[in-house]
Amino acid sequence: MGRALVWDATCVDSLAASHLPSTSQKAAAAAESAQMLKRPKMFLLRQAVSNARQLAPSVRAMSSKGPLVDLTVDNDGVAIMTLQRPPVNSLNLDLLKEISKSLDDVAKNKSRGMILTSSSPTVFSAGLDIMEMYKPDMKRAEEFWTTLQDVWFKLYGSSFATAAAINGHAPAGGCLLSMSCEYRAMVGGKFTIGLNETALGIVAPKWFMDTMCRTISMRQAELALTTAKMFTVDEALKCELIDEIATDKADAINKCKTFLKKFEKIPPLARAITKLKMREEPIKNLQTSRQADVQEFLSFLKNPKVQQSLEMYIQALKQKAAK
Ligand SMILES: CCCC/C=C/CC(=O)SCCNC(=O)CCNC(=O)[C@H](O)C(C)(C)COP(=O)(O)OP(=O)(O)OC[C@H]1O[C@@H](n2cnc3c(N)ncnc32)[C@H](O)[C@@H]1OP(=O)(O)O
Repeated sequence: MGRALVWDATCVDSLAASHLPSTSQKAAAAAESAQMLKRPKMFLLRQAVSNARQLAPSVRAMSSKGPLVDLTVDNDGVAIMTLQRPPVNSLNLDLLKEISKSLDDVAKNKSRGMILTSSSPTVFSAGLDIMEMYKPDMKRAEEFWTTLQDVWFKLYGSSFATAAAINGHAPAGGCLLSMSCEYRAMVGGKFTIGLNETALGIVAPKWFMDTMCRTISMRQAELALTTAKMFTVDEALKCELIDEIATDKADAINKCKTFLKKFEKIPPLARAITKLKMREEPIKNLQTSRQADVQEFLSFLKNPKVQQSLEMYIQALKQKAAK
């Protein structure tokens, strides 16, 4: 007897009334949306397979371990994803690609949850690598932005539970990564966190803004976005941009683990579907406007005023670093 080759297929009617607004804007939008809805089910199936395999608990490296991202699973089955692109974990195309692949690995490896952190003792992530935006090759810039969108879809819309152990500064894209997780523990001290794009003369995309508006109040987000506010750790706690203050990185990771433990008694499918339903709107918004968002980014980069602002910002950073 042969074995079934197709065991769970979904056919979407891309001309259905509910799909028409998205499919008329973007090819395969209906399939993407169906895939999103199917993730929780796949997550549960993977977990069942994982339990059946009864993997010996031990600290082990996953296959995707690469130089820019370190991915390990601890004894409790929690994946720890460590960004390690010195000096400041600025998100260039290579790092984004590795984060994207590592997120796929976490999903495949049925971890209990994932904690995002950094190997730097002072910087969680300096955000997007400004050199990817300054006088860029447009083809690369397009791939860069598409990969950033992918990372956000995979992190913000992950079926697995996520937390960020923020062990240093987290400006702009660094703040976005942490806000895309479900919980944030930040190491106290002189570090800052926030979306400071306007200070660079650039505008945070709508999905960055949406992510912030779903983390802190709309009022606080509007003030923070327009004034390029970088929150101190105490301020971030007060407005709930972070959930807890930690004494050091180990404490931040422990606090994240305690958060992830809350899900031990919650049926995983119910948790995952609830999370995805809560996050559905901004995800759908970017899915339907994905191409337009890429074009907007590219036209920003073509704007001489934006290039001038970036040049001045790079010079200021270099002068500061040289002191
Ligand atoms: C057009 C629409 C797109 C809108 C979206 C944008 C989202 C973004 O993420 S934009 C990026 C915004 N990021 C920042 O403004 C952060 C800038 N960096 C800092 O504020 C500081 O570097 C830091 C607080 C993160 C760390 O300070 P620290 O004193 O430890 O390190 P530095 O001496 O400042 O930097 C060391 C080294 O790294 C370079 N660098 C810093 N940040 C970036 C970056 N984002 N991209 C590229 N390179 C960066 C800095 O110039 C230094 O380089 P040199 O050693 O070569 O001088």
